[in-house]
Parts: sequence; C-alpha cells; structure tokens
Amino acid sequence: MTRAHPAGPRHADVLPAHDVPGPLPRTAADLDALAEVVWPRHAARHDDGVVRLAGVDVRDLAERHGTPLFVVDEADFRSRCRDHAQAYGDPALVHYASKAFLCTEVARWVDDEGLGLDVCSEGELATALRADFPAGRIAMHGNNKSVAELDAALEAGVGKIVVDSFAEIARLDDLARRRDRVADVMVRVTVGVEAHTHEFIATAHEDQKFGFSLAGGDAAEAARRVLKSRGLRLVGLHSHIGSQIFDAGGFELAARRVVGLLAEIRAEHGDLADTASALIDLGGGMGIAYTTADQPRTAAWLAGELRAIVERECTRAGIPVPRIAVEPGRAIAGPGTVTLYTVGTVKDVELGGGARRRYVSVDGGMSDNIRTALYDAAYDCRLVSRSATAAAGGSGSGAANPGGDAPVLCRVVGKHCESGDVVVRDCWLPADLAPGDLLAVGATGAYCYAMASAYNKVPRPAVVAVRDGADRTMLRRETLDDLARLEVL
Ligand SMILES: Cc1ncc(COP(=O)(O)O)c(C=O)c1O
Ligand SMILES: N[C@@H](CCCC[NH3+])C(=O)O
Repeated sequence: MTRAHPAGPRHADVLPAHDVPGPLPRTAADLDALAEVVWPRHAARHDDGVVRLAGVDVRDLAERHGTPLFVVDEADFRSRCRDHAQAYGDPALVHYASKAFLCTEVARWVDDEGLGLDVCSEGELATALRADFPAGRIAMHGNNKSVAELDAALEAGVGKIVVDSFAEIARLDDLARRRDRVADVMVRVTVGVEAHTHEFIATAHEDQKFGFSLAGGDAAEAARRVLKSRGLRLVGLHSHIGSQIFDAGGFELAARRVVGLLAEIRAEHGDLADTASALIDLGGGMGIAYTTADQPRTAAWLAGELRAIVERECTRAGIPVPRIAVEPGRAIAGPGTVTLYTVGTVKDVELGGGARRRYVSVDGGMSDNIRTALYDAAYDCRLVSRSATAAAGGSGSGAANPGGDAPVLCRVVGKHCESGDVVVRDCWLPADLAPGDLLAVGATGAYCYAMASAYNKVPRPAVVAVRDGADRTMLRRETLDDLARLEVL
C-alpha cells in the first residue's frame, strides 16, 4: 500500500519495471532470500533450498492441506502480542483488533497472552465468546451497531462499548437502563488528522463516517450526553486515525488533540469527568512491511513516543496522565502468516516495442487476497519449494526463458474471471519457474482471510497453524457442499 490510488497508469507496462518495491535482485540467489522484516519470525530456507515454516516443510503442508493455504506461525503471532504488551506496560491495554483475522483458536491465543480484544460485529463477538474470551476484556466498535448487537454486547458484559453517534448514545442508554445496568463507554473522536495512508483506510479526517468531530464540537457534546445519561459511564476517549501508517506524526497529533479534549471535559465537568480521563485509546493502524521498501517502527518505539507526548500535554494542561491503550490488528496478525500457492501456468505476453510481461497464474487470487485489487497493495513473493538456483524438475513452463538464471519480473495472478485479479503486481521470480512450483506470498495474516470471498464459487482456503515442527488445521478448506449450504431448494 505504498502507491496512491487510483493514480492514472498503475505501473510502467514495460519490462523491466523501475517502480518495483524492494531492491533489484542481481542473481538467482537473491531470489532465495527471505527478508526478516517481511517474513514470519520462524520461516527459514534450509540447505536443500526448501522453506520451512516453524520447522514444517512447505511441500508437506501443500500435500497435507492443499493450496492455496494460509499458514500461521503461531509463535510469531504470540510474540507480537507480547511485544505490544511490554511496550504499553500491561497486556490488557492492548486490544487485538480481531477484524484483521479471527477464529476461535486465535481468540484463545490472544486470551492466553492476556490482551484485550476489539470486536466490531455480533459475529466477531460470538467468535470471541465461543473461545470463552473474558467479556470484560472486550471492546465493541462500529459506526452502525444494531440494537441486537448492542444488546448482545450488554448481555455478554463486554468491558467497553465505543459509541459512534448521538443516536447510538440514546439507544445504548435506553438498553442499559432496561437491564438496570450502567455500561462503560468510550467516545470515538474524529481528530481531523490526515493520515498518510491509502485514502480507503484513513479514518480521522473530517469527511468520513466514523466518530464525533472534535473540531465541530460534536465530540464534546457526545461526552456531555454520556455524562448526563443514567445508563452510561464515560471511561475514556478513543481515536483511530487509519491503517498501515508508518509516520508517527499522525498518532502524535491525534494524542495531542485527544488530551486537549480531555482537558476541556475536565474543565467543564469537574469531578464527574474523573473516570472519563482515566484512559485514552489511540486505536490501531501501525504499519508493517509487505516488502523491504516498508520500514515499520517497533511497538516499543511508538509506545515511548506516545507516552512522552501524552505526559507532556497533560502536564501542560494540568490534568492527570491517563493510561494509553491501543488496538493493533495488522501489526500482530500480519507478518506471521504466508499464503502458499501452486503455480498453474506461466505465460509471456508481448506488450509491444519488444517488451513482454510474464504472467504466473496460481490456484487462488482475489478471493483469498482482495488487497491488491482494492488498495493496490504490494507484496513479496518467493519460490519456496526449491531454491531459485536449482533447476525446475517439473513439466516445463512453456514460457521462453529470456536470460538463463536471470530473475524475471513477473505478475502473479489468480484464477478468477477478472483481469484485476492480481495477487502480486510485480515481483522477481526465477526464469525457470514452472507449473507445480510452490510460491509463498508474505505478510498475508491481516485482512486477507478476513476479507476472503467465494467469488466464482472458488472455496475459501484452509488456515493452518504451525509451531515447533507441527501443523494443525484451524479453519478447514471450504468444500463445494459448503458453498451450497445456504441454498433453499
Ligand atoms: C477502530 C479500529 N481499531 C483498530 C483497527 C486495527 O487497525 P490495524 O489493523 O491497522 O492495526 C481498526 C482498523 O483499521 C479500527 O477501525
Ligand atoms: N482492510 C484494510 C484495513 C482496514 C482496517 C479496518 N478499519 C486492509 O486490508 O488494509
């Protein structure tokens, strides 16, 4: 997600491209490298040239589970939970944003690690509860929660509900009082920050659907209404500026503005505002490396910066320093997962002027990863079933080999009836790539399975967890029967 969208011609339509993320591979051996910043913490290419994920051979994974296949490095996921817990000083102040990827097993990992959980629908809440996730550590989001969702949250006893509209404040107050309850809520504040990310996933500029505007006074009014209501208790303020953000400036500005609002609320409401000023949640959005061109900061670094700003601003405003909570999704789930695909066809296409593009078709596509089509996202893709320096033993690519061992710029595409069905727009792959080879696309743990579809009636892939040399299925592959299960005949 490094390029603007939509921005005229997406890419030079000639080879070699000059706009391809990451350094140019000079040799076939460069193609074997798995950059630490992109690939799971327990991914390694062994001397035989084959990649193991947490000690499990990718060929065995493909044989046992089929492809496409999401492979989650469990220890990677858990270690990123711990990194954040340590950075913010208390695991319960880190709410994993379950929209990035959730299944019962993952909810259990998050619970084991002591983190909180952010859910934004009844379905995410139900999955968490199925895992016996402690409701008190769940926060519920959503700009249009239904009455049923609000009531389900109250029934479950979720720790916090993040209110997003005046209508919702009234609705929730009513629902809570009917249950003779007082619900803890946070007010979602639109802080007016233009986050440097793709426009579809920036959420704190004024012109969008989430939250209460700080500048327009709605956020202060929301706090006023919550403080007045008998069924609600204001326990903090919330801001989420967007997703896949590298520049700390946006978070810092958001923190400063939220503290400013806290100070206003305290000035207006005095002691009444004590609980309100105990917590600020600065949301998720921390960027990860999809390619080596991305340079993410560590959780510890960002936490330190945010703490310093909040402390400084609170001291200046003369108010107590609140605890800082965050809601990372991508930064926890993203880097530890890869998608394995089997190469089906390799085709060279003439572009005119002597240029050609190599299309590598794999057995999945936009149904398991819509992010390339939706956000023009960039990914790193590697041959993993053998070394790039070992000759292909398969049936032959059928494509001309323009330069012996020289890396070839390829476009990895899916099997859907859609020309925008691109998995990786540009990546370098060995010239002798052949049908049957296994490719892995890195950093697919967030918002790939979660946004998967069964377009063209292509069943959703399985998701397996790998750990200490063993693998186990967390979500089985969808079957043709599954695809028919909603039909009423
Ligand atoms: C309210 C809220 N919190 C947290 C997140 C998680 O974001 P990310 O996965 O970028 O960390 C999102 C998604 O953008 C969100 O909308
Ligand atoms: N789904 C988006 C991010 C939006 C996150 C939810 N608010 C992505 O894949 O990057």
